Amino acid sequence: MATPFLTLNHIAFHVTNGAALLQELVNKFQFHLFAMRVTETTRQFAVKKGSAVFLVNERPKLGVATAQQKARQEGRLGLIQECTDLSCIPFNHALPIVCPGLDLLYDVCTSCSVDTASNVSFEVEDVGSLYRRLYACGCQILIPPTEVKDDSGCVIYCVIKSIVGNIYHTFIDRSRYTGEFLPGFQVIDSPAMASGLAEITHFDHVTYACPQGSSSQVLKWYEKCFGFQRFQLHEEENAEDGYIISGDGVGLRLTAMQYWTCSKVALSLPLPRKQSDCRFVLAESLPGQGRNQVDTFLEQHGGAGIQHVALYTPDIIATVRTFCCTGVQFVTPPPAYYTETGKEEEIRAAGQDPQLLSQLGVLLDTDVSMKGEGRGCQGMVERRHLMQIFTKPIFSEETFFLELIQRQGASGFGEGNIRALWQAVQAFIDQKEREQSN
Ligand SMILES: O=C(O)C(=O)Cc1ccc(O)cc1
Ligand SMILES: [Fe+2]
Repeated sequence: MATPFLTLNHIAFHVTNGAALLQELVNKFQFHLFAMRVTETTRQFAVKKGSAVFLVNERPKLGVATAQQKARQEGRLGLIQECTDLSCIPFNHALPIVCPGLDLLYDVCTSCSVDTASNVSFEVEDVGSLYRRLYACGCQILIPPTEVKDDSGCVIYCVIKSIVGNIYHTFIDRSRYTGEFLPGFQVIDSPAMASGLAEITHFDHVTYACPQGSSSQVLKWYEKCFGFQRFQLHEEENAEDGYIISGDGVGLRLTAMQYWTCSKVALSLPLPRKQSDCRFVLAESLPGQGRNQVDTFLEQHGGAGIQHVALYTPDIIATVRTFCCTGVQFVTPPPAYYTETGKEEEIRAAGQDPQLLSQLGVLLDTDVSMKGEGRGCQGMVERRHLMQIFTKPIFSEETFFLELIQRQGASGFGEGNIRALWQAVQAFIDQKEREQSN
């Protein structure tokens, strides 16, 4: 079966207080509220910055949800229709529909009780054929192809459950839709806020926190269902084990995968990164390495899920400076990171100021490789850089956080940064746990 082309559309949150998260994204991270949908039972807010779109879904209030179901039964919610023109789709099998939206559009209500980022939504060319592929793969389909219309046209979407914790995927064909976002949403005409000095262009990667030993199964599932491919994060990574970073309090196994976009067909590989090419990173802890943030996530989140989303910025220094003023809180890297032998020179060689990076807590890694003729002595040394910083957790649990990342040639991750990021998050969690036990 042909591999489907995917384009990231948005990443959705499910939270109890949608207005609070909306405020955080708009006021602190300077996202722009551009579309919303408010009904008796639920509120959905769409915010964007560059091509990065978050959808904030507020959990429907239960009392009202019953009224909603009644309205649906009485046919007063005529907006949503199951498709009838996709005649070849087997609609008649028993579908395990988990409360079909309770009026949430493009998503399902999950049983997850903590605030969570749980849906990565893609645009596809043909929902019907993808649905048939997923059905054949034995995927759990939560909403079969469904049509939604408004004055600007119509879309068809379906929602499936992944095999990772509470992660769902919505697939949308919006080729017959001319509106800003999706049917059913009211577009908000407020002038786009000047992004100022905090420019975000796209989602760089999404990292899943996975149980120990599950990554290879997850990778296989994404390969089988959507034609994802393994992506090597580091040259030392081995095909079976993934990229392992251990010692000094770190115990992490990373495996990365990427999906197939139209740009991969039009251009020859290896590719220049397109803004929509977001990668997926599977993170699991290693046994016997002590307390760690991946397992803390699994405990506090109630299972596997999206641990962080990395926002790409073309100028991380300016963005962090701006975000510090708007009140974004970042974790602090171990001070020794900046005083390690050679770090200062490395930072200078990348054209950055070591003192500034240390003040802001931005990490810089360098990937050195040989370029040119057969990697022989005529080859030139090529240095590619990567700068990163993690925020503190966004919700009240030690679960989801955001990352800012700027790449200068480097496409994977560097070990030095991962260690420092891990230690920074761990120091924050350990401190918080000490405070709570006092
Ligand atoms: O370095 C990155 O951006 C990663 O995404 C790798 C990673 C994954 C999980 C962690 O708890 C810490 C680092
Ligand atoms: Fe990351």
